[in-house]
Amino acid sequence: MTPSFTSNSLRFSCSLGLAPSHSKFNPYPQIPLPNPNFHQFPQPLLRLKPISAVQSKFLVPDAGAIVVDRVTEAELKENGFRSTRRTKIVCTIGPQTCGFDELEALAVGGMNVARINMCHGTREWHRQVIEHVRMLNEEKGFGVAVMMDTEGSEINMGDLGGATSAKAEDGEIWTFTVRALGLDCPDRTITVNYDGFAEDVKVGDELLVDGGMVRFVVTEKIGPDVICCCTDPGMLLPCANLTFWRDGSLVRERNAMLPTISSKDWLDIDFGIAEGVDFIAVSFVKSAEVIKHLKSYIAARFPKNDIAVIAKLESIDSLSNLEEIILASDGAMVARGDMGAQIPLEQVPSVQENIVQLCKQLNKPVIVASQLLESMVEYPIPTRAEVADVSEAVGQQADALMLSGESAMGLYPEKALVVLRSVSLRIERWLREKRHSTLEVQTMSSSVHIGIQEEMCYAAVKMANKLEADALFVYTKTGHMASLLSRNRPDCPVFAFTPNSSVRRRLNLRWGLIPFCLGFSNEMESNLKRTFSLLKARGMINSGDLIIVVSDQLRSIQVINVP
Ligand SMILES: Nc1ncnc2c1ncn2[C@@H]1O[C@H](COP(=O)(O)OP(=O)(O)O)[C@@H](O)[C@H]1O
Ligand SMILES: C=C(OP(=O)(O)O)C(=O)O
Ligand SMILES: [K+]
Ligand SMILES: [Mg+2]
Repeated sequence: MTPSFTSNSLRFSCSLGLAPSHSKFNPYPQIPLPNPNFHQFPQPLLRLKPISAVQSKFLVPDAGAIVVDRVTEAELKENGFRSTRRTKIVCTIGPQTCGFDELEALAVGGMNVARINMCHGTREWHRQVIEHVRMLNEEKGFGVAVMMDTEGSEINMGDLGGATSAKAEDGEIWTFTVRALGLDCPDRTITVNYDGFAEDVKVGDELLVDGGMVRFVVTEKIGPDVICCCTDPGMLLPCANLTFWRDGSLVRERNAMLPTISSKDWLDIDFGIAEGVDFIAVSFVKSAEVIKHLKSYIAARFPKNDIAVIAKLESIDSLSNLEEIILASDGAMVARGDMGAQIPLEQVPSVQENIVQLCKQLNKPVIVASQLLESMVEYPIPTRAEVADVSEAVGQQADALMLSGESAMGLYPEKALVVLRSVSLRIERWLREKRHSTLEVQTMSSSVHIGIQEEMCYAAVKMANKLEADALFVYTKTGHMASLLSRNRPDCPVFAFTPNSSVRRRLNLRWGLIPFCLGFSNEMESNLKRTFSLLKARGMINSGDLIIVVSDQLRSIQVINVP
């Protein structure tokens, strides 16, 4: 079904009408996809009324206006500066959330970035999701950015000859083969996408499907066929990731040489650039070279398209080059799903902590991803352990948290978002209170690269914390000064004013930043006057509020009470 968008129709009726067959696999086969009885509960903070295209015209910004997303505006009006959530939220969009209404519910619930995963679905499907997000932003005043995530070329099982899943029982003998079998796949036979597979594995190796959801041991090799015995039974899903382990560690034979960006990924990247996505997340990054290559490709082919490149840290090979990779990238993701299939699980928490700290040091935004609320794919409330995991990531002051299956194909996408939002708010407040009661000073060193901008932002944040300022203001063309303020994790929110709407969307991933679109001049006095009057008129600041204004142009830090 193709949605039709007529200029004066209500947008609420639009839906992608995705048939269950579009979902490549469903790890929870007991849950039908998509869920036709979509309910909104608990109540989102804001209840939106449908608006017609006539009304929506008023939401299109004019040259003199200030643009901020409507969720932040409502939060600021209702509860003031301290109520704004500092930790940002990325939601993976899948069959459960691709319709216009469902996407709108996520935007209302605080989604800052919508992620599309090119492992699943067709380009046409992804195009429609991007189109819906754009419509939400342009016509309903949201500010959601789009992240495209590449498939990458790791070892995967084939598509199970069209079956949605297959059950492997304890002690059963299965054959993994590199032969092309198509639809004539005999029973208990799995195709593998990597030609070197049969050569690389050895008798006695363990094969882990999806990081250990199902486990086999290799008992025999016959030419292209690898005969295995199932030791941990479970559900095999189409295209599931496959790793093999020998003597307790991951085997990296020639598969380590598989290209990080496959030819299909390059086509997806061209698609993402053409569609104007804000971020491209590169799966299974192993070195900084691939990031540099992609960044120069984007710069050369599409000089006007300033797309941020996010390195997904999930391959074991990335862990020895972390600093170099992060420095080359515009941000990083702790992709704990595949990481947990490549390194022992008990190492994942310390690797996460290291990456988050390193990203803060290097001033790159960092996303903590995968299984934060995994049980909410099936259940309406999270486990206590999941809440503790989310709290840990919020406590580490990661820039963003990500939902995967919870929002893509789970039964409770909105509730999962509510949990991330409320845990973030609660833990952030608790940490601020704790710091104040112990008079602890934030100990982030000013920077690894000492520079004027770094020092100014460090000093401005220290001052804002000491003076208990209500907000920091920064006027920024590229977003760099704003990012340096965020990097110091101030107690108050940072209002970042930028004339560039794509910079504004990219700043969505930065901790504690509230991005505004606003044209400004070289005259700081008049910029401030205009900003104060625009914000006051919208009820987002009040006379007397204490604001610290950082200006790169004037190299100044001003302390101002709103007149
Ligand atoms: N575009 C899509 N179409 C169908 N299903 C999707 C899509 N995106 C995500 N999903 C479903 O949501 C699950 C979780 O998403 P994600 O974590 O991004 O992928 P993966 O499990 O492949 O790492 C996927 O396994 C898949 O079942
Ligand atoms: C985020 C991840 O990547 P993907 O969902 O694409 O496998 C991950 O592995 O944790
Ligand atoms: K991916
Ligand atoms: Mg992954």
